[in-house]
Amino acid sequence: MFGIENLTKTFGSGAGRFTAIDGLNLDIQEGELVVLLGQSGCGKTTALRCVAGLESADEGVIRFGDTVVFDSGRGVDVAPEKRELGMVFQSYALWPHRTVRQNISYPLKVRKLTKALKEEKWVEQAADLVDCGPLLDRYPHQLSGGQQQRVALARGLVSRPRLVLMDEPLSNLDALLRVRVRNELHELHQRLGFAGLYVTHDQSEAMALGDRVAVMNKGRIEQIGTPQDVFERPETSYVANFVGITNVLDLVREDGRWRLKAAPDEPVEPASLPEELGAGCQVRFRQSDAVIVPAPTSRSCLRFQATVADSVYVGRSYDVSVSLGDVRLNARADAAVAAGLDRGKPVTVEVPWPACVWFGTDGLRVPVGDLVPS
Ligand SMILES: Nc1ncnc2c1ncn2[C@@H]1O[C@H](COP(=O)(O)OP(=O)(O)OP(=O)(O)O)[C@@H](O)[C@H]1O
Repeated sequence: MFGIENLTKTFGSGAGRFTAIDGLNLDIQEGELVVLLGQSGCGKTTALRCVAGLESADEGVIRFGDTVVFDSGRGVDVAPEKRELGMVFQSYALWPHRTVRQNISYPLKVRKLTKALKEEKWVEQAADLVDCGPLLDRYPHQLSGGQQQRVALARGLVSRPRLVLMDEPLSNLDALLRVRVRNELHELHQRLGFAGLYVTHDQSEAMALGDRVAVMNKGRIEQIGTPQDVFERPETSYVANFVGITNVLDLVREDGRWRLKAAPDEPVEPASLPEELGAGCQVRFRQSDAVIVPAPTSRSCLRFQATVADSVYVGRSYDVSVSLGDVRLNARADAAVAAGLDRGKPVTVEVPWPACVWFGTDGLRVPVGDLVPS
């Protein structure tokens, strides 16, 4: 229904020329919410601004169904207010001297949807959707942060746009409110089924809200898929890091045996890893999967020795930071095990084999997960 083809956007010129969007392709189906996830500067906002028409791309095509709103080749660049989009920003961007009703009704006025405004009561309906019906005559400064964000959401939805663009809309809310408004937004999307493009650098927000999540790196989409796909089967080391698989160990194969780069003299088990991993590889795993054990168990796992650097009680268990050569890893320990975990103490860490994600030296995932070593 909505499509971006080969979108490229550069800023500056000459030696200072910078490619913010680099051949981006993306489609969004009717009723689908796609999240652009990526670190600061990877081009998320620029992509959104190009879709909105607030920025003109150098190359590419943007279309809604059969309507082309941008085509660099044919010189098409439809003005933002004619693209039939809803927009919700991080800053809310509510006008302080206008009431909630005036703020929400603005997109209807711009698009001259007089009937929707007067007879069909779209403003009241949008306000009711986000539980702001009783607030219509208030001014923004008379609202809480969460209420202001709901008003901004109502304004984004009021004109029943073809696509709703949301740029970090929850990031000005405190942690508790953020989760609440996020859940409300999810419910609203389930109920209304609007198509949306949502930008965030927050992994949990992306997982909770996206029908599909597109992880961006250097102006390109590095992986796109359902939250489960991206979370459980990250295709690159960058994506893995972004979805919280932040523990990293580099390994090299020498004389048929695997050694840890950070501590070549420390034993690592299994010493024989699948051939698919070549001469060198990287293994990643989540903190929640790296367990400090009092003695080696018999389960199928990656096992190595490390030294305790710090240990923090987090309720029921401990988060333990361990070092291995100059590498720091985050592990966990049950309260009973953690009792004697003083700084400098050697410990055994086990990571269940299925929780290990393997990458080649090129940063691409090597699918060895099912090949349990003997
Ligand atoms: N008007 C501009 N002129 C020059 N460079 C720009 C301009 N706008 C963005 N950039 C650069 O383009 C890159 C992408 O910026 P963009 O705002 O899209 O990133 P982002 O992923 O949304 O980051 P953040 O999460 O920090 O908002 C950045 O390196 C940024 O400095």
